Amino acid sequence: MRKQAYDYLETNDRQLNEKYKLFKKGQTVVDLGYAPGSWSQVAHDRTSPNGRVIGIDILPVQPPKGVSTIQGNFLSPLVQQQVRDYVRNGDSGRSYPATEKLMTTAENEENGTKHMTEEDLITVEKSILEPEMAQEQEDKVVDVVLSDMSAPWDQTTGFWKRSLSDPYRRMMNTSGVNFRDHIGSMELCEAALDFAYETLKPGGSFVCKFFQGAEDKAFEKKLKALFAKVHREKPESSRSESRENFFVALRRKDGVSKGTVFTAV
Ligand SMILES: C[S@@+](CC[C@H](N)C(=O)[O-])C[C@H]1O[C@@H](n2cnc3c(N)ncnc32)[C@H](O)[C@@H]1O
Repeated sequence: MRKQAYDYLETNDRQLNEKYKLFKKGQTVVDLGYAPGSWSQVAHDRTSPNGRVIGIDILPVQPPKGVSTIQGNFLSPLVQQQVRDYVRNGDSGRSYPATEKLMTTAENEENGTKHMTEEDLITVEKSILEPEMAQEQEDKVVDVVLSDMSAPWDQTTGFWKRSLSDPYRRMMNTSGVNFRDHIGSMELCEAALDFAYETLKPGGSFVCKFFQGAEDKAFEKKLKALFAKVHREKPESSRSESRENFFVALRRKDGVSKGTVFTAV
């Protein structure tokens, strides 16, 4: 049973990768809900050498060799910020270029010594917007965001083991209530897309698992606003009666505002 489940996970990722050629050497990949680590393992193999794979999971699990991990609930904004800081490769605070020119012009204006010309206003606007835009560009360091997150089983047995290497049986939880599974999976997809919006390079890819239902069309529209190509996939290895599906979104567009993506209808 356990071996079958591992095969299932591994083949999902291999099939998607073979079809869409998701990974290239040297890329940075973020794997949301990485445990026990089959996708991360494939991503690591395909992006080596010089690639970076960062896995996030709510469970404490020993990651595959060469994969960096952060343990936490990805629905928490604090955890999301921690992951963003980590992928940007330095968790020191943001540094904005000095805006001395702006201060001087504005102060002068206040003292009545100088009226702002249109040119001054453009300079002021640039001094505010350019650092923000530059920072946004700097944050976009990720080539592929994967999300296979689905709620883990509550642990009811096995506490005595204190084992990081045997977490598997908690990982394929569905409640059996389709609507509940669907809504839970869409919430995780939204969090993953928000993260992808902030961190994916133009041209980057996004893969996320979801359980089919009423809300998935609205989510697909958001993906279409941000990516040039969006596919729905049910890998052959996924059981046919299961409502589990994947979105594969390719080629992140440049210059699309967050409002455009998240209000797309
Ligand atoms: C189906 S498993 C992932 C399997 C993995 N892709 C692999 O190839 O080995 C789903 C994982 O999502 C994780 N998960 C679910 N909700 C999460 C959340 N809110 N934050 C972080 N991880 C979460 C679970 O703990 C579980 O390990």
